[in-house]
Amino acid sequence: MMTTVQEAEKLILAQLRDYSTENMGFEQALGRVLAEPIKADRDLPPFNRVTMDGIAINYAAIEKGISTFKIKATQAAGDEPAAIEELDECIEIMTGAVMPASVNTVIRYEDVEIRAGLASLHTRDIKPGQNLHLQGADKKDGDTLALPGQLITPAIISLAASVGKAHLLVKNVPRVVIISSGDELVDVHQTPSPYQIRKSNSYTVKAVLRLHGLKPDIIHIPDDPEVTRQQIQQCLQNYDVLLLSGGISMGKFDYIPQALEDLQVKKVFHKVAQRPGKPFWFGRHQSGILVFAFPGNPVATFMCLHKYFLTWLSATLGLAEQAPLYAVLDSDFSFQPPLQYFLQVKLQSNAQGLLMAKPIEGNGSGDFANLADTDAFLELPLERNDFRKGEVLRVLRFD
Ligand SMILES: Nc1nc2c(c(=O)[nH]1)N[C@H]1C(S)=C(S)[C@@H](COP(=O)(O)OP(=O)(O)OC[C@H]3O[C@@H](n4cnc5c(N)ncnc54)[C@H](O)[C@@H]3O)O[C@H]1N2
Ligand code: MOO
Repeated sequence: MMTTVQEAEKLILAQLRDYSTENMGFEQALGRVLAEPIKADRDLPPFNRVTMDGIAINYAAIEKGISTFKIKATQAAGDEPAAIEELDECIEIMTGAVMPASVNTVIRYEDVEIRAGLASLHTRDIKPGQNLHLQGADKKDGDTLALPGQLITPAIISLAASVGKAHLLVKNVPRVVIISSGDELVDVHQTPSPYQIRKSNSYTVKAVLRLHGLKPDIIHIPDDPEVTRQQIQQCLQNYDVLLLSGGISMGKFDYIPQALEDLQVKKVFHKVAQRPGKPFWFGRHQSGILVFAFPGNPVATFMCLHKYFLTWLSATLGLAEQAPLYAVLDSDFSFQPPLQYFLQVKLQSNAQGLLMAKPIEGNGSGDFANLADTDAFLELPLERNDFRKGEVLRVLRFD
């Protein structure tokens, strides 16, 4: 019996690793996983903050029917607070300024006319304490703003900046090498012969990994058993994870499985009941190094990378688990082989707020152009062959 998708996922998740932590400049930490809490170093906001440009008055003046105020001072954001002495005085005040103790209400410029040092009100609709963002309303000094295991998004960068954390402790990421193979492949800047193609998978994988904070290296191995063995041996000395693309099916020049076996990389499984990506091979070296050997067809590599490697990476880094995503199949679809099919779909939210998945199948797992026309795989369970319009199915998003 071939390994199922669920078994494969389980076997991979039984191989989580701990790559420790590192301290880095907070700006560089975007996309990494936080390994310490971020706490407020003062109340947020740290003082009663004015939220509109205008004049600040004491509300008691409104209760007394005063509607014209002498401008006593002008206070910008960042200035020390000014003060009034009489109820018929006001302070011209700017957004972001500290609210002075002698006033409590801000009236925006739009509701005031200012002439010859006097501010006259245009409105009666004034509430005590309006246009103020009170000290500590958002968070109190010492409150936790972000937790270990959170992805460092732009919002987390903003929090780090606001509490003066120029460095953040983040989870270390594995050192990854992407290995492509095959004499039919030439590099991007080269011109392929009529029988060759340019290698693209390595760059696809690298681009996806970079989005997740990894800085993988790329190497290419020619179809030669001895060179294959030597190169993989070197990789086993220098990296935590080897991501291979190609050279693992039944081809006469697929030397990789043998080389891995010779180098004591133990197979955990080979072949998964799925399409694309059936020849997927996964193994581990006794040192703990993991080898994800993805089938070379571009869509197979792409799907396996998202389904298996990124799932493993998130779990290894302790990233809080994401709720599964579902979508509605928008036309009938049949798939006969006894494999779990990862159907390429275009997702679109409809007017009822449902996420609809439109199949755009493409021409099999060699059709990488189709990936640009789609944004997810819909996971069609192994047990069934016929799927109906309106069914809700799990989605593996890659856009
Ligand atoms: N007799 C059998 N043949 C094949 C089987 C099988 O079960 N029995 N499985 C098929 C499936 S499914 C796939 S997927 C492929 C996987 O083969 P490999 O992992 O050995 O990959 P290659 O043969 O090296 O390459 C397949 C295909 O992809 C192109 N390729 C490879 N690397 C890259 C790259 N870096 N960038 C762009 N394109 C790449 C390569 O040129 C081939 O066209 O095996 C089937 N055969
Ligand atoms: O994995 Mo293969 O991708 O079915 O062509």
